[in-house]
Amino acid sequence: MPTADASVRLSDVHKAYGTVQAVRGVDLAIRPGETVALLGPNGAGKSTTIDLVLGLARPDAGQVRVLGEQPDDAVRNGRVGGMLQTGTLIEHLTVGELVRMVASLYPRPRPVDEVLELTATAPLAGRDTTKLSGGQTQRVRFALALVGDPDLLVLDEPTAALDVEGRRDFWSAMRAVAGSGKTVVFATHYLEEADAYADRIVLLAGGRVAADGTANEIRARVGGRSIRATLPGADLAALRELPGVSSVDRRGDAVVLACTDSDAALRRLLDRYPTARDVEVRSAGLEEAFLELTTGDAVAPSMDEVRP
Ligand SMILES: Nc1ncnc2c1ncn2[C@@H]1O[C@H](COP(=O)(O)OP(=O)(O)OP(=O)(O)O)[C@@H](O)[C@H]1O
Repeated sequence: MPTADASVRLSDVHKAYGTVQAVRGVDLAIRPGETVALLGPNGAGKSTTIDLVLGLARPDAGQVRVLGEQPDDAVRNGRVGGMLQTGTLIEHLTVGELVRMVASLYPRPRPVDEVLELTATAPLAGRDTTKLSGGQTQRVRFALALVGDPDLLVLDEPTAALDVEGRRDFWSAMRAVAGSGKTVVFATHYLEEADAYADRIVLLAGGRVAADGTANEIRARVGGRSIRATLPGADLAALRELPGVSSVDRRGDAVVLACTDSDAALRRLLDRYPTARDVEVRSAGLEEAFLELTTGDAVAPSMDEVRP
C-alpha cells in the first residue's frame, strides 16, 4: 500500500525508554475505514505504539506517518481523535457544555447533537461532568475524541476500568462510529473485544508484531486441536504418552489433551480408556493462539492478564 493511501503507517519503528525496548521494529499499515485492535499482554508495547501514532512519543528509529503527515501535524490539523488511558473531564460543566466547548476548538466540528446521539450521551447532556459513572465518563471522552470529526480515532484501552454493562454500551457506541467509515485503532488486552469489534487484530508481544490478521487467520496460525473427555481418576502421565498428544491438563473430572495429531490420539484414547465419555475435539481458539504467539522471547502473559 503506498504511504499516502494508508491512514497509519509504521515502518521499522523502534522506541526505547532507557534500557527498556518498548517497540522493536514494528511494521504496520492501516487502511482507511479499518477497525484494528492492538492486542497484547501487559508491557507488549501497545501504549507506546499509540503514543507514537498520536505524536506523544517520537521513534528512535524508523518512521511513523499518519494520514500522510507527521503524527503531530495530523493531530494539530484536527484529523486525529485520541482517547488515552487516563484523563479527567473538566469539572462543573454539563456534558453538553463540555462537548460544545471542545467542538468550538475545531475548524469543522461534527454537529454536537449528532455526536451526543452517536455516543449515547444525549441523555446525559444536562448532567454535571462530576456526576457520571465510569462507563458514562468513557462515552463522554469518546464524544470529545469524535467531535472534531477526525478521520482517525485512536483509543488506548477505552474499556479497561469498566464493568460488563459499561463495556457493552461503549462498544455499541464505537461500532456506530466505525460503521460511519472512520478508521479506528484501539488497544486492548481483552481477547473477546478484539475478536468482536475489530476487522483485524495486530498481536503485539515484547514490542514486536507477533501476528497480524483477522481473528480467524490468527486462530488458523495455531493448527493444533485439543480433545476433552470426562475420565475420572485418569493418570495424566499415561495420557501424555498417547500418540499425537503434546500436553495434558486436568479440569475436575475431565482431561484436556493438547494434540499434534488429534485423530491418532482419539483412536488410542478410546481404545485404552473405554470409559471415557463426553468426548469433544476442538480447534485451537483465539485464546490458545494468543498464548502460543505471545510466548517465546516475549514476556509470557499470565492467565489473569489474558482475561478472555
Ligand atoms: N515512560 C516510560 N518509561 C519507562 N518505561 C516505559 C515507559 N512507558 C512504557 N515503558 C515500558 O515499555 C514497555 C512497553 O510498555 P507499554 O505501556 O507500551 O505496553 P502496553 O502493551 O501498553 O502494556 P499495558 O497493557 O500494561 O498498558 C514496558 O516494559 C513498559 O514498562
